[in-house]
Amino acid sequence: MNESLYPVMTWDSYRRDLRNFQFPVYYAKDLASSLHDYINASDEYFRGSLHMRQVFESTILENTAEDEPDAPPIEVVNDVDAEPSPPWEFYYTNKIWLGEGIDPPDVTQLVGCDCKGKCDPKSTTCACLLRQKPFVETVWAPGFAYDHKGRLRTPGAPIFECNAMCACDDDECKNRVVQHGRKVSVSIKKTPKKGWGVFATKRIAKGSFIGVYSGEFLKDDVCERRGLVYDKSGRTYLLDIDFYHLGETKYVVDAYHAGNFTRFLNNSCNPNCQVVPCYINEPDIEKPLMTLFAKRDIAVAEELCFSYQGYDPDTAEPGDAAIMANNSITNKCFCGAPNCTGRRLSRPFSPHELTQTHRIYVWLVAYL
Ligand SMILES: C[S@@+](CC[C@H](N)C(=O)[O-])C[C@H]1O[C@@H](n2cnc3c(N)ncnc32)[C@H](O)[C@@H]1O
Repeated sequence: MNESLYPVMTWDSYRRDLRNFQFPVYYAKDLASSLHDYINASDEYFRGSLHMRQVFESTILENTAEDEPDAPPIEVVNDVDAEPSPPWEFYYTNKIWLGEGIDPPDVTQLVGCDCKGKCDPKSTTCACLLRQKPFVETVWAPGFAYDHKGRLRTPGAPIFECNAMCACDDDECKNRVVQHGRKVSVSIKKTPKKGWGVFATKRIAKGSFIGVYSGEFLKDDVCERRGLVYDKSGRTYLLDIDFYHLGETKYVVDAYHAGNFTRFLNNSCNPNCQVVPCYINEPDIEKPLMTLFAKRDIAVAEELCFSYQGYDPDTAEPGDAAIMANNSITNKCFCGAPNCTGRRLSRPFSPHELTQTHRIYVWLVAYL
């Protein structure tokens, strides 16, 4: 072969090219609202017609066709009243939309592995495994956050998936779960006392990936102002990015104006889902994706819920009840769990209000 005529493309040169490639970035200012505006400006008869349910379901399919092509369709169900669908107040999306002053991921800082085929959980050189290691090694057997079936085996620890700079095979590598999208079957269904909720339409195994809590990615101070407005309306979709491996809360995901089915997950004092930070193409440790995973096996028709308290109620201490009691913004909780206190925080609880001793306690209990 004449190499001067046919330049050889190596993985290194391809990776260099990738670093110059402009990854798609979505800005909150570009969120589409024309469909909602049209529907909301229509008369009550049109808005209340059952056909609007099909329009809602079709919108979900259309807006997610690219990022979850194989996901089971989401059905909208209402056996409680005549409302055909949840309110047309948000753009259905699995993506993260950057708010004002939020920089896109700096992919020049993204470290990828050089593994061939599927990454080996026993590898001593895989860069992604090395990133995962400090969060895993003291509690679990070494390896990735997922088992061979793609189920989370390290609840509580951040997940570091293989990314766009990795040489491993996208289809074969077992360290790519969140990026392959939703596989679980769920419906969005009206509840008698909590508004709309999310229900399993097929059994969901413990550790299964449920979905990314998508929406607007905002600075915390912007959300303080939004939170006051939402608290007055009695409904909030703000989720603090607030984990033990991070410092002060800097960012919040707001699913009010943009989001997917995960924005309908209600609070429970005995939750079957949990929020886990996950890193894919974002090198900044302060900016994980907020992902939801099943905490235990979930039966057909069971409601999917997580704890808005921001900590696992299994690990709660008496001091937490005091924080709840002292917090002026609490609302009634209708989760119906046997351990329900009857109250829930209207905004997600900030673990930074916990004492240092309590934090260590929470770490220990979560990891043992
Ligand atoms: C993230 S949204 C969940 C979806 C919401 N049910 C809806 O219809 O859009 C959070 C809001 O749901 C309601 N909610 C969630 N969990 C609840 C619970 N356990 N008891 C009562 N209301 C709840 C509250 O209005 C809360 O502000």
